[in-house]
Amino acid sequence: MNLLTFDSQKTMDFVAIGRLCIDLNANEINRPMEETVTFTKYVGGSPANIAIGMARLGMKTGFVGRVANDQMGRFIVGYLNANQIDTSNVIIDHSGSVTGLAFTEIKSPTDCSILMYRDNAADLKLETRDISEEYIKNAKALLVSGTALAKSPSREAVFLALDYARTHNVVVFFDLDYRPYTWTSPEETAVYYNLAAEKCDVIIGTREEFDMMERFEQNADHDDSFTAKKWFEYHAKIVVIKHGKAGSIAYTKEGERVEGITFPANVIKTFGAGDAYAAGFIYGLMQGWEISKSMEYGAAAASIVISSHSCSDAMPMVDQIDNYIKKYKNGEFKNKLTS
Ligand SMILES: Nc1ncnc2c1ncn2[C@@H]1O[C@H](COP(=O)(O)OP(=O)(O)O)[C@@H](O)[C@H]1O
Ligand SMILES: O=C(O)C[C@@H](O)C(O)C(=O)COP(=O)(O)O
Repeated sequence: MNLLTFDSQKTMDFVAIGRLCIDLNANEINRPMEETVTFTKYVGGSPANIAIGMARLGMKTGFVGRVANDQMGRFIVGYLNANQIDTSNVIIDHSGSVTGLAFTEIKSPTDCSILMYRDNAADLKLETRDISEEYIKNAKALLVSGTALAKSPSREAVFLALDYARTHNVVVFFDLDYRPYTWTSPEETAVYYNLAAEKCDVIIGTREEFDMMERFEQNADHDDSFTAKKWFEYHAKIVVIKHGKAGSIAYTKEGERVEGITFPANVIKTFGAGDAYAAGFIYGLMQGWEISKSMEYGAAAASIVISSHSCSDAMPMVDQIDNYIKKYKNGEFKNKLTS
């Protein structure tokens, strides 16, 4: 049974709102940042990566956001256009803001970190007047990234988009995407995350992200089923809790519990896993697949991306994911890849 109903009359499959940034991924892998001297530039920002993932999977995708009026902003818009993502609702910010940068440090395949430069970042300048009710209304699904709630005016803009989505029967996915350095305090984060989560149909986050949201709950036992249950009293139909290499667990309002498998990977770096997973998983749900098959698709996409240098540019197409799953099921990965 389909828990989510995507309105086939709507012209756009998927719209993401929030951060459009730049990733500068270390070329010298297995080295600390202090010794890293060259980087490759990619479009980045979690919702941007997910939108690119969805477009690569053939979904009609659009983006709502602000970019800086600079070379980096133009690079981002050019890349989205080249990937068939509609940028008619990507606004150029003229306030003197800058493009957010994420420098990645790849010390080892399992020890990666990100250094973010986000002072006066253009993506957080998104305003309520930038949100077109018509544009949101015409989307089957909306993806909200938690980081866009970190500051005004972006916070209000996202809440307005959520209201439009609820009014017009748009399925809302909330990727918690918690980046502590963007927020003033964990308390502030927890309050706004909880307010937003109440309005969403599908909530996806890591165990640590849900722990942060549960900081005010005296009796929270931080067990996955406890976490999921709370949201079924609001709008949520599916809650997914991700556990890195150990996989993921989805709970449904109907009381189902589905464990997601992971695939082997030739891990270059761990970041990008969550974004690729979200793209594959949402794509599957939008095809009307069972949750387990959608999770499998997400996990395979994640393995492909963490086996690559970039996040956005490595987002796989349908054939790539299908082949990956096929190879795995045929046992072709045995003793070849490490995860
Ligand atoms: N080392 C790994 N090997 C294989 N799959 C992985 C690995 N790390 C993550 N994944 C896949 O990516 C999904 C999301 O990863 P996770 O690390 O939990 O999210 P995030 O990147 O948002 O922190 C996991 O559920 C799993 O399917
Ligand atoms: O989200 C960002 O601003 C940086 C991303 O582009 C990135 O490289 C990353 O951290 C991906 O995040 P994940 O998928 O949650 O691992």
